[in-house]
Amino acid sequence: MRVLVCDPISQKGIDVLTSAGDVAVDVKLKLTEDQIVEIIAEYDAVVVRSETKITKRIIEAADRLKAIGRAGVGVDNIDVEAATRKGVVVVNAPEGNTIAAAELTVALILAIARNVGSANLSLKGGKWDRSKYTGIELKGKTLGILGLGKIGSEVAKRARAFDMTVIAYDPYASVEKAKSLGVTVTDLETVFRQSDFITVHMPKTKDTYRMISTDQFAIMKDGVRIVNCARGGIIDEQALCEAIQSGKVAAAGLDVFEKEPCTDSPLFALDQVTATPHLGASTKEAQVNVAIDVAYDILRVLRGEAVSAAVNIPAVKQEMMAIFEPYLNLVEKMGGYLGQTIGNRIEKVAITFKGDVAKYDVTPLTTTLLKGLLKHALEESVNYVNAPHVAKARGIQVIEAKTPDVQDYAVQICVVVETDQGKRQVTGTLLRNKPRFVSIDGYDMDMAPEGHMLVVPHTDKPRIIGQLGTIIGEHNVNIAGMHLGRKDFGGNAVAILTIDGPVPAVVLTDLAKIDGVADVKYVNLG
Ligand SMILES: NC(=O)c1ccc[n+]([C@@H]2O[C@H](COP(=O)([O-])OP(=O)(O)OC[C@H]3O[C@@H](n4cnc5c(N)ncnc54)[C@H](O)[C@@H]3O)[C@@H](O)[C@H]2O)c1
Ligand SMILES: O=C(O)[C@H](O)COP(=O)(O)O
Repeated sequence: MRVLVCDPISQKGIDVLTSAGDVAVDVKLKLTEDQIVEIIAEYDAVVVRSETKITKRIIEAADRLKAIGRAGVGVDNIDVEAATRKGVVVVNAPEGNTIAAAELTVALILAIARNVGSANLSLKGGKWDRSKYTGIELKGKTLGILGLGKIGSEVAKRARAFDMTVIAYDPYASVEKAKSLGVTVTDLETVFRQSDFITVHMPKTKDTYRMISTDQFAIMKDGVRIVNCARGGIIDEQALCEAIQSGKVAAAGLDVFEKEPCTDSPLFALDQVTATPHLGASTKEAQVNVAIDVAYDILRVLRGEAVSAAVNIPAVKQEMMAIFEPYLNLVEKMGGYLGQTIGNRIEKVAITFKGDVAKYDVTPLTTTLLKGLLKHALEESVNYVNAPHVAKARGIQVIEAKTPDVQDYAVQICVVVETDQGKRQVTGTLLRNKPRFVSIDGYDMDMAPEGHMLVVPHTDKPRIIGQLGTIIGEHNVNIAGMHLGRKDFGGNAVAILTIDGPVPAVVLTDLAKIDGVADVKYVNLG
């Protein structure tokens, strides 16, 4: 077996690989994409950090590649979709650098509170300037954390030790877990409005890309201080520059940049910016942790064993795949539907498997359902293997029940999700091995869950359905099918429309204006 290491990792990780006996390691740093394409066909595994990009072109040229290892958390430099399509397992090391990143975050918070970076430069430039660098204390200030995951939680603990009030926005954080950390979970706008310091700890996804820009800076406190040790691009760099120049933002601590390496940025000309070259994970301890973790998982993949931190593999034995595939498809859609319509903090997920399916080990189904449910907030890291672990870490209680008894169908899978806003439910079955939803939030249904859908809860009264059709038609969107559910005449009802493509946000806004329509959600089940 041959493993190519493209970014500098700890020798301890390389030792783990070579001590396996049948593994040879080549360390080749700073290769271009072309150079990797040329040699990748000779390797069974490749290991990177954040510098080297493993692109679709590289993966397509990788004829015997079985594993891509990321000695760290973020896999945004790896084309995971291309790897999955090619059957290459992507593994990462999600926990080994948590403390390192949290500690650098605290270092930057302190540095920008006390002007450490600029005072250091000034003194080394020959000036003894004390009054210019008067700072502020952390005690009594409010820290707003965006993304209360592993690193966000560790930052919260440390901020509490500085007597800061800590508030956080994270649609998937458990209120209970946050409470135990002394953190108040709130909405995004409140974090923007109330914080003296804001620190970012979520993955870069299409939802988080540039989620802090001009409009968000405008509602923040004057003199707010901003830290980003997560991913460049979550904060709009141009808007940040302007907010600092206008005095709205007093200071920023930045470890990550939209384009890396980044050695030239208008931000670097500002005294108020303290910047580090993506050093969050760069401690001796973290580098040993992540290199060892990823090396063991690479070996497991090469030996065909279960891995502990896979990003893209289903945890179902090959021989069970034919039986499980239709069920996996069904639960993925049930999770995806709930994940896209709930939008509230999840406290509990109860899944009941009824009928034939109950005779199997349903763990992969529960895992797949959780993946479908959670992946919309945690795109970067939730997968078939780690979904239960992710749910547990967020304090989400998962209850699995099985019974051979069924009522109307040979197989029924019923999911009830409890959030801080109440309960939501979906029941599904298979019809000719294809998924069907037979009940949603207590409404009887019979629908094939696929493609693009609009979910419109409303009051059961005349003219609503007509108006829905008119507005959707006016936006030139074709309705392919409609399913209606109601409990009582004149009471609550739901309309689920399948449509031929995605809809612009304005359609949802216009539909929500119809008298009697409660809320409208767009769902894409692929
Ligand atoms: N600077 C560095 O060297 C360094 C080191 C380690 C990790 N990181 C980065 O830090 C980030 C966090 O890592 P982690 O290990 O804590 O990950 P994590 O998965 O444990 O936590 C991420 C959190 O973000 C939340 N989240 C997702 N989408 C959100 C949204 N739209 N709004 C608010 N919250 C949202 C999730 O619910 C989750 O709790 C990642 O981007 C990772 O790549 C950077
Ligand atoms: O996602 C991560 O783990 C960090 O961004 C660290 O990246 P690095 O391994 O390149 O330091």
